[in-house]
Amino acid sequence: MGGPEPELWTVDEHRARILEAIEPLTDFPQPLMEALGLSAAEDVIAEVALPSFDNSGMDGYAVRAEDVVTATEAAPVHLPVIGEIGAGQGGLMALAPGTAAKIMTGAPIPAGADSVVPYEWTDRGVAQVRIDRASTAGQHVRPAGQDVSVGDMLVSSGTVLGPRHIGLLASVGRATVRSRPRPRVVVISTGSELREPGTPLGRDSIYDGNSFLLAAAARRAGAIAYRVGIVPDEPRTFLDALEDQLVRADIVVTSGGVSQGDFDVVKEALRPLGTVWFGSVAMQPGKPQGFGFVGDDRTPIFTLPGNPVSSYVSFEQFVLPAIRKLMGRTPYVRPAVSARLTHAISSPDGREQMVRAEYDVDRGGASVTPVGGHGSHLIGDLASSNALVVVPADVTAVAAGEQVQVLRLDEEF
Ligand SMILES: Nc1nc2c(c(=O)[nH]1)N[C@H]1C(S)=C(S)[C@@H](COP(=O)(O)OP(=O)(O)OC[C@H]3O[C@@H](n4cnc5c(N)ncnc54)[C@H](O)[C@@H]3O)O[C@H]1N2
Ligand code: MOO
Repeated sequence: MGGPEPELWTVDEHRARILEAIEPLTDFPQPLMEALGLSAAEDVIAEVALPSFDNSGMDGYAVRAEDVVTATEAAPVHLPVIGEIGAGQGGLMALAPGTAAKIMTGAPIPAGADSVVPYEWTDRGVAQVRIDRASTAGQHVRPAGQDVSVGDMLVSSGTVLGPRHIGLLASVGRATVRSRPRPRVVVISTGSELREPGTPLGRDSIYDGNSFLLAAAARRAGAIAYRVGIVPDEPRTFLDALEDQLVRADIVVTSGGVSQGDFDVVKEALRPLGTVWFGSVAMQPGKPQGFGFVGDDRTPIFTLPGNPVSSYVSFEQFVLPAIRKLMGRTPYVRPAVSARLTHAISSPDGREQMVRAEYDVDRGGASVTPVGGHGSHLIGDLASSNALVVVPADVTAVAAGEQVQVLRLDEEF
């Protein structure tokens, strides 16, 4: 991160250099259930056909269609029953002309048979069966390879594996699939004023909401989140906690201690390392930022501002895309959608503003309504929102009724 740096990075510039510095995690074979939600890192080609053998689609009798072609209720056909084949029972039985075999759904069609007469068209006879309706060749026979042929591409590299992919892979006998693992995200919140929820509060203390907010957001993004307890504003304690955590971190996210205060612990502790950039991004909220690398493995670290809304918006803009790149998921950045702004908003000049808002779609189309004030401590308003309106840095006012760009925070992408 050397070289001359601008005073103020734009959101896009800061994100671009983060993404440039982050490489996808190395893929490895994962048990299928572990691979749910991960990005496949191989093209999976079918090595078996599905179905893998001709089998019955109904409980009934396997017959030769030509033996029952004349069957009607008035003039049924009677055939001797030579045996019974259940699903999973060997398909060695062969059917001689003029005979039938009981067969269950999924059981292999015996050699010599080409049709299945469902029970409902028969008297369900055991030694001999009465067949009341004609059947045609291929009726209720599920042919080998009908669904999947050997050599078919089942899942291509980069596919995000969902339940249906997992089910298909299991169906062709795959126990594992190469995929990129979930990044391990260590979340550390700093501040001597912080207390753990569920414990008593002093008059000058507050509950640590951020580590929960960030860890939950990381988990929602697909990561494994480790929420570390509160670290007070002491650089040595912070560095010790950080060092302890690096062994299980693909990235580290901190909150607090990065602005201009007298106790800005994160800045004070990390600055001497020379591997973490601290500066400003032209964004509101979320102006003070830091990003760099720590430890022998050069683990990426994001030092987010402590105000809860700033922390969350910074996560959305910078950490989420990084998590997605680590996982091999695209697009890295949440796509914006267009919506009609219901109330006018103002915005500071020179900073891209992320306005908390509620997105809605009704018969009039997509609309978005600002929620609460601009204050970056207003976490109640944040929780009432489901979107951020993105106001470009050079725009200072947007009138009601105009179309704006919106990030829908709860949408999968
Ligand atoms: N003189 C200046 N002061 C501030 C500036 C500035 O440019 N000059 N920037 C402001 C902006 S913008 C932000 S954002 C904050 C960022 O400050 P820090 O990252 O150093 O965060 P803290 O000072 O530690 O905390 C800020 C605020 O957030 C509360 N907080 C912190 N951690 C948590 C947590 N885990 N859970 C809930 N709330 C938390 C903390 O109590 C403070 O109220 O700096 C401005 N100041
Ligand atoms: O960046 Mo601060 O987030 O404006 O409150």
